[in-house]
Amino acid sequence: MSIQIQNLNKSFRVHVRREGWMESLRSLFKREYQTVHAVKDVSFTIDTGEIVGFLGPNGAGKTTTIKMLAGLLHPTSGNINVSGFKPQEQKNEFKKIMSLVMGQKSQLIWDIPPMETFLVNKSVYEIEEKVFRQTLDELVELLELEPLLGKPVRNLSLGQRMKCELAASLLHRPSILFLDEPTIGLDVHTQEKVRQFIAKYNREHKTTILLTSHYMGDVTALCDRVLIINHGKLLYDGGLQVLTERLTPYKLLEVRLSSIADIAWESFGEVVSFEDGKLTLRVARDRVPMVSSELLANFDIHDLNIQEPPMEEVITLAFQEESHVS
Ligand SMILES: Nc1ncnc2c1ncn2[C@@H]1O[C@H](COP(=O)(O)OP(=O)(O)OP(=O)(O)O)[C@@H](O)[C@H]1O
Repeated sequence: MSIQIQNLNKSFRVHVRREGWMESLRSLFKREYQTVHAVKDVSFTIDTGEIVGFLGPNGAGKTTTIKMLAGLLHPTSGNINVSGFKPQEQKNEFKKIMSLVMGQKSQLIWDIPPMETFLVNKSVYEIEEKVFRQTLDELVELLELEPLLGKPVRNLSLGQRMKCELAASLLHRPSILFLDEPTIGLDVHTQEKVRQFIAKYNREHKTTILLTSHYMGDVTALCDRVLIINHGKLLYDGGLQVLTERLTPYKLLEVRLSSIADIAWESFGEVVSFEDGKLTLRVARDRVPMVSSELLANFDIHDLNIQEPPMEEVITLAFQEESHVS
């Protein structure tokens, strides 16, 4: 087992700010505080080499949990074990086996080329010359970094910066990787490239990865297992497929018709849309095989596609449940 969290809690004491000058004046003399319970009694384990998606709406507690796992925040209570280390002790050996990539924060130095940051990391992490060259060559090839290495970071696009960011975080070959929104703001093509890279890197190096993302595409492409958190509480820990099946008892049937006929499609399922010869039906999961074969047998069908409902819908339903589903 690579990561183990038991009954983890994190609270922040925050200053309450009130509107109006009278209230501001009063707060100068008597400060009011409130406690924000960002993470509440969270427990989970992650095995070596697993990629787990960590999902939840804004302010759910994902980044706070990841920061505790990376040793940047001390838990209020509970236990964390990452590869045998207590992250909050911030031991050098611990820093050498893990990496944290935050899509919203950069470790690259703005005015100098990424290669300079890579060299800084080489000395910070005490990476041997031979290992450094080997790893760098591998990352440069996988992420297509060659043309970027000598350009000042400020001249790179967001996607190019994120690729360099990933390389900088992986030079010391961490066995544990925390990825907090690694594809945020990237265009669809670059998102796809970064996803492919993460999948390949995980396959080849058996790196344990905990990933947060607002893009369902990242999660469906990379994670078989997801954790869902809301208001600091873990609501779900299990398979992505199981979650989809349990919470959305229907599938979407996309049918492309060769000729448009005036048929009462409602008898097959709920009509979601019907545009330019493409019919989308919402059909109960257990009726999908029967409805599909009836449609194929009775109509002139060009193409038939069976789709899972969008993950956003599944997650929204999970949040409404507010309880452990697994
Ligand atoms: N340093 C802090 N001081 C006070 N409150 C904080 C601090 N950091 C986080 N919080 C609060 O803790 C809660 C959880 O925040 P967190 O950043 O972990 O959420 P998140 O799930 O990562 O959200 P997002 O998807 O928006 O990044 C929020 O209510 C947030 O305002």
